[in-house]
Amino acid sequence: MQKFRIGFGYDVHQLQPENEFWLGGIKLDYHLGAVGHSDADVLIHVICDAVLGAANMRDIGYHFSDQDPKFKGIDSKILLKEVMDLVRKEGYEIGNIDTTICLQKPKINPHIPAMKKCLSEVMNVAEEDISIKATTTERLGFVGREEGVSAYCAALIYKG
Ligand SMILES: Nc1ccn([C@@H]2O[C@H](COP(=O)(O)O)[C@@H](O)[C@H]2O)c(=O)n1
Ligand SMILES: C[C@@]1(CO)OP(=O)(O)OP(=O)(O)OC[C@H]1O
Repeated sequence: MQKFRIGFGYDVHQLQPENEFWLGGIKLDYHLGAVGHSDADVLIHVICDAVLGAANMRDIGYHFSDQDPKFKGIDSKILLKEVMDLVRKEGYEIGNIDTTICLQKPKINPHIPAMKKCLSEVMNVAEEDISIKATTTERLGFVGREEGVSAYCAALIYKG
């Protein structure tokens, strides 16, 4: 019998001017960008956490410490690729992932096809198994004030 496991990820990054805004593996053209030790791609970070959590393999900061200069400014796609290698070594494959980005501006919908294509290539998972959604927080809270971006991810993994 196939064994299914679920995982969940949540992450926040601050938004500041003069930072690049990487999201879902692509660079957005916006006057604010995300702050982090890595490239601060919050969507990729929650996917890493959900997939690792589903496999009960700790979290992104456990595997790639934000105290380690090796990861300073790192492209989060490299971390996601490594996470996929780690869980595949344990015999897991992705069923599907479902994500939500919480961002007041800019609109994400036009960028979702490019993000899905990119993540599909990095993860080696079919685009139809990668869902990306976005919501504002109706100008409420840190997201609403454009002080930060957050994201959530649910992941289903299985052993064949
Ligand atoms: N950064 C965002 C936020 C939202 N969207 C899309 O707009 C829809 C309406 O947003 P609400 O916060 O008012 O619910 C939402 O369902 C998304 O389709 C977006 O593209 N980018
Ligand atoms: C990705 C890492 C490592 O560079 O750093 P950040 O970009 O700061 O991201 P965060 O989600 O706060 O923590 C995870 C860290 O491992």
